[in-house]
Amino acid sequence: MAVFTEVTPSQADSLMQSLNLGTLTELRGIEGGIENTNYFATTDQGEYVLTLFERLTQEQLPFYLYLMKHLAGQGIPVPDPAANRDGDILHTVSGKPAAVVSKLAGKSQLQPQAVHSAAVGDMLARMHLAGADYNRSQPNLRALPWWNETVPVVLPYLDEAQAALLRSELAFQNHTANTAAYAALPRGPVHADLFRDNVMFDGEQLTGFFDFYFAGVDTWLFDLAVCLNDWCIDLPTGVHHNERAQAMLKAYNQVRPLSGAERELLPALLRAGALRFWISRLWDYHLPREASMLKPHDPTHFERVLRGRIQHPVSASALI
Ligand SMILES: Nc1ncnc2c1ncn2[C@@H]1O[C@H](COP(=O)(O)OP(=O)(O)O)[C@@H](O)[C@H]1O
Ligand SMILES: N[C@@H](CCOP(=O)(O)O)C(=O)O
Repeated sequence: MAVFTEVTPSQADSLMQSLNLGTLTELRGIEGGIENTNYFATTDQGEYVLTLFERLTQEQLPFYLYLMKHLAGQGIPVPDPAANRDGDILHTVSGKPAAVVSKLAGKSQLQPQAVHSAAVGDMLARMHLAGADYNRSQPNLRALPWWNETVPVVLPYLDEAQAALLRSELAFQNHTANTAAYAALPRGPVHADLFRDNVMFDGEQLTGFFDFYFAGVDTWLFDLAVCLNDWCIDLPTGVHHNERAQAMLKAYNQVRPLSGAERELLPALLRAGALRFWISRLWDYHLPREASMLKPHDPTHFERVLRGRIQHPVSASALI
């Protein structure tokens, strides 16, 4: 249940009116989600999502919300934050930072076929190009510096073989980040968490990307690797699915052809994507935050994915 802070219909109605979105006709708490309070808010003008941010601060939020606004303005199907008369898109409800965004049509496709991974690859490349001229900057807060900080914190919870893998993979990623090929990777705003549950589909038609609250500036290849590691991995085995991966990479490459450095570093960044989510899942699992709202995901899944990425590296030339 993802209503951590109650909002009354009258509070929601006055917010919707101040955003010029009409008169509230229905307010319904959204059950999914683990981070924020979310409501579907319907007015006589349309359907919206009201989010109260439970952990992110007034300082962090503008990067995410203005990125969504920028992408929506470029025709990328993402929730578009509504502005008030003064142009503000970050509001306050019940003492919490809040936003109202457009509601995406469709639902998550949790058992994707090649056609779905192709649609994600195509739209991901379009989103990267559309974000290239976004003028705010915030690093990916879950990138290499965070991995270096967090690995020593989670190591005591692992057995010897797991600890050896985690240490050696971190060393490999620190080394990779210092190579000329890595420095040559194109960068820009990335979603960084575009798993199956953060994309909407209506049948085979992709209707939107959402949940931008891990976004940041990072390499475009890292974003693609995160997608390949979720959309093109079988659950629960953690085994690479070649047909879906080919479909995703081909579709991405048709919109934005991969550079030589990106082709070279795809295997390393697939490992980076697996490492990132192994670390965060270990962290959430073993060190739940105070009054945690998180239902921890299984960390061993990304340990399996990482081992697979090391033992059976997938090269770009095998896919495109
Ligand atoms: N803009 C949107 N349009 C349609 N549905 C949305 C939108 N934003 C959130 N949702 C719905 O709310 C659920 C929870 O949102 P999510 O961003 O995943 O929450 P959390 O950040 O708490 O994990 C999603 O699974 C989706 O069903
Ligand atoms: N996708 C991550 C967890 C992030 O959760 P989200 O609900 O905010 O997408 C994982 O699977 O570990």
